Amino acid sequence: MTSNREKLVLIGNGMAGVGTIEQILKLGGAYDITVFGSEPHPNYNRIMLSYVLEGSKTVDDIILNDRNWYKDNGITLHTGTTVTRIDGDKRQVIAENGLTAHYDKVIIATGSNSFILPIPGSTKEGVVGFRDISDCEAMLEAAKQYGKAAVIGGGLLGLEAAKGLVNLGMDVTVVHLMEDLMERQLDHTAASMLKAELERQGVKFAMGKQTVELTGDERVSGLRFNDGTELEAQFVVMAVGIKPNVAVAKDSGIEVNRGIVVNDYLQTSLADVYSVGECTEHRGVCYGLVAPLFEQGTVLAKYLCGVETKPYEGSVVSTKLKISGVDVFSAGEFIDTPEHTVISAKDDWKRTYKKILLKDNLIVGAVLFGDVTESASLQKLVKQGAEMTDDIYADVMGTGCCGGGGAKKTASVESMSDEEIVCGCNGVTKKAIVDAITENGFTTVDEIKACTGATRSCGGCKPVVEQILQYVLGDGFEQSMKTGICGCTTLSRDEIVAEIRAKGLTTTKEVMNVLGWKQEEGCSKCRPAVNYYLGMIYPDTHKDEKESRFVNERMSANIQKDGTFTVVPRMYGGVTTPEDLKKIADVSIKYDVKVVKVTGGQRLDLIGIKKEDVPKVWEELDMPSGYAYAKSLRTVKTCVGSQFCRFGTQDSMSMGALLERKYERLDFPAKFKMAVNGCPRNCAESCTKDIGIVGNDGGWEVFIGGNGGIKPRIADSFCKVKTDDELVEICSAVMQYYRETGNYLERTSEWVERMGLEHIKTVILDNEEERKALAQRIDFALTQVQDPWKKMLNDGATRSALFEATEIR
Ligand SMILES: Cc1cc2nc3c(=O)[nH]c(=O)nc-3n(C[C@H](O)[C@H](O)[C@H](O)COP(=O)(O)OP(=O)(O)OC[C@H]3O[C@@H](n4cnc5c(N)ncnc54)[C@H](O)[C@@H]3O)c2cc1C
Ligand SMILES: NC(=O)c1ccc[n+]([C@@H]2O[C@H](COP(=O)([O-])OP(=O)(O)OC[C@H]3O[C@@H](n4cnc5c(N)ncnc54)[C@H](O)[C@@H]3O)[C@@H](O)[C@H]2O)c1
Ligand code: SF4
Ligand code: FES
Repeated sequence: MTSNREKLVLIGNGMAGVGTIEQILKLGGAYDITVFGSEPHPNYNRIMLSYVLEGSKTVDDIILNDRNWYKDNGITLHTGTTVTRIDGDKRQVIAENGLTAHYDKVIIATGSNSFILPIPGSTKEGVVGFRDISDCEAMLEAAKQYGKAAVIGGGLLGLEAAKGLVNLGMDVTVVHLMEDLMERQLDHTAASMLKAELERQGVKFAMGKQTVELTGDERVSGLRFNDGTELEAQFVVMAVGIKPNVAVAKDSGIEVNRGIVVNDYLQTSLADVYSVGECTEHRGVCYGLVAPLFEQGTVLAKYLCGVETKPYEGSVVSTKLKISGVDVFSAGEFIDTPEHTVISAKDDWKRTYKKILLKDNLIVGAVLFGDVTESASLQKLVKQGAEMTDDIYADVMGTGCCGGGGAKKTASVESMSDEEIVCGCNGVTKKAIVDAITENGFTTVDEIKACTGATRSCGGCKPVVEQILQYVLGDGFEQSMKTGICGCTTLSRDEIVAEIRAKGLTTTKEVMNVLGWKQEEGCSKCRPAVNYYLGMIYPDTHKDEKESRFVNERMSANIQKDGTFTVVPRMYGGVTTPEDLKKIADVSIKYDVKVVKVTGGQRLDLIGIKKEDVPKVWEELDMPSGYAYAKSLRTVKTCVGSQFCRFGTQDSMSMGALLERKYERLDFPAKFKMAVNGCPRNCAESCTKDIGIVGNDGGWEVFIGGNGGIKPRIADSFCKVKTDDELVEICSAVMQYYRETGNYLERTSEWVERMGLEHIKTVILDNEEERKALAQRIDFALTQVQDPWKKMLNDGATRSALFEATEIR
């Protein structure tokens, strides 16, 4: 049956094109729609490829519109089909494989291709761009086989690719042409801070280098630069920019410059043919970020649906680098000239930088590093070209009086127009968010994300979404911000803990029943959390619910990607004996341990043990479990200290061993690491530990809240003590206070930030009675712990269920 609706053909199944189609559907546009896409996948979120590479998302996670979506909306989809030409006379779109489609209207949204430097060797095996799922898969594969990678280009893409490859364990060097990274978004100060931070995270840099050749036989083996120097690399990512994909337009006789030339209604030079996205050139500009593409799509969708619309007049762009622990933001102009008035603040200790540029007192640009809390406000102010006032200054430079900020921010949200796009990555307007809140009674950003898509990509819009939530909910906002440890309950962690205590609840099942969980059985998020809270509240009577724990904790060993396990025996303070070493060697040989690895916490990790051998290895080692799998005290790292080191003023090895013996086996909200140093030279790196201890002439200094992981944080100095007993008491009080107030899975680095260092000091240092009470409570909890390996060896049923069954779930 043929329909008499107009036929709309989309060429390019990417974010810009499909985003426009989504808007046309929302506006009720009566079209028969056909989509052609070169890639074999339905529309996915290209932005999130950085997270796929980094390992925090899978390809399935980033699909935006699955095949059912096309079916449900009556859209004919041809994936893996490249269009070659539009025949304007016959009004046909023609694909490479001979498929044709009649059209009344066509949208070209063919995006860009990676720019590959035209240098000798650039077609060798092992050289890729970073643009699509197949590039990402090539990178993941390469990381398994090769050690050294080079990323050419220190722009947004190159830096995200480099960090992803570092996370995959590669030795990565970013080769950059200029002296400053991200020179299209950052000034020299911010670029230098960014480079230092990325170096701390393991990325290497070769700056001011022009690559003239990629060397090697079939496969690349290195880079040669114009100064004659070379760099070894078995894998090369080119991230030196993009080239608008104009092939279809060009071969159809459409006017093309750098991109496909369009007017303010996105019309090309060929009648009824429109263009949106990265392939488009509007008023001489081709964009490379999604926010402008959605703005173009909004205008085009309205135009095609006959809805009144303003013309598209261009976009003001802002950027956010998606690397955890590196907060960078840039909007509008960023290099100061004599025409600008510059407002800037740099804090070398906190490693933050803020610069705002004014022209004739109008805000024309901003750069932030380290602290990007003002990014949403600044983005809006730059976009509006707002006039700088005392109020705005106080707001964005943080000099206003306490308490005013929140009100001002909701006021600024109030003044936004309904159609203003809040989430540039996903094209979500203020109205869509307000409607989602009012129509569905949403109270959290997560609910808004699931419904509208806002915040699901770079996360840069989260502060504004929160402000809208605050503006719509008014007084209800404070309440809603506290709620929900997961989707199964609206109760916060504090409320759950209070209810458990008040009502004397004793099992996770009871907690979920009595407190009205939406899902009877809970979920993988709340079950382990509630099990932990119960154990913390009733250390002597709570029966640990193994089934609520993560697999590694249930097995008391870490499962590896090939299905084998690792075993890490306890070595108090990182000190061992020749006898224990011999035992470890004998057991490793007997059970064919593939690798013995010295860990960052100074332990020996026996890797590659078969599941059925794990209990036998424990039995024959006859050493305590090192808890390398647990949310518990992992290790106390020590330096050699005063026993042997000529600088040592304190006996760090003995103190480390004492602390490890005392606190081992106890459950914490998250893993817990300590270090003890004999003097301020700090060889055992106290600054990145949950509790770091540094010896000095008069005693010890205690640091808390350090973390060296994915979100590095330098520990805060907490206090100085004179005696070993005082030190132990402080450690006990800090640990117990964290156990009692920490959210499950919250590391101390986040806990300290949330609770406030001064608050923790007040509770523990200023209040001797409370300090002693906390220390007593942890001592009591410690009397209840048992070694899990020994316990399992004596429990035949659990042992055979866990280690003889074939499946681990
Ligand atoms: C790793 C990575 C991270 C990024 N991160 C961000 C970010 O954080 N923030 C941000 O704003 N932007 C980011 N971007 C840029 C953003 O993804 C792009 O701006 C956006 O995806 C462009 O959308 P588009 O639809 O114009 O083009 P594309 O997404 O490239 O879509 C075009 C589609 O058309 C197909 N096609 C091309 N020619 C034809 C043809 N002849 N026939 C049929 N199909 C064809 C292509 O195969 C492609 O699937 C990132 C890009 C990458 C690669
Ligand atoms: N977080 C984000 O917003 C994000 C992330 C990834 C990609 N993107 C977008 O994807 C697109 C591609 O990103 P990109 O970083 O490749 O583009 P880009 O143009 O922003 O950066 C390319 C960088 O490569 C450098 N360069 C150029 N030639 C070089 C050479 N011969 N040797 C060494 N360095 C050289 C340039 O100086 C520039 O800094 C851009 O549009 C970008 O905005 C955005
Ligand atoms: S921290 Fe001080 S005492 Fe410990 S090993 Fe280093 S120099 Fe020696
Ligand atoms: S702006 Fe990137 S997720 Fe919203």
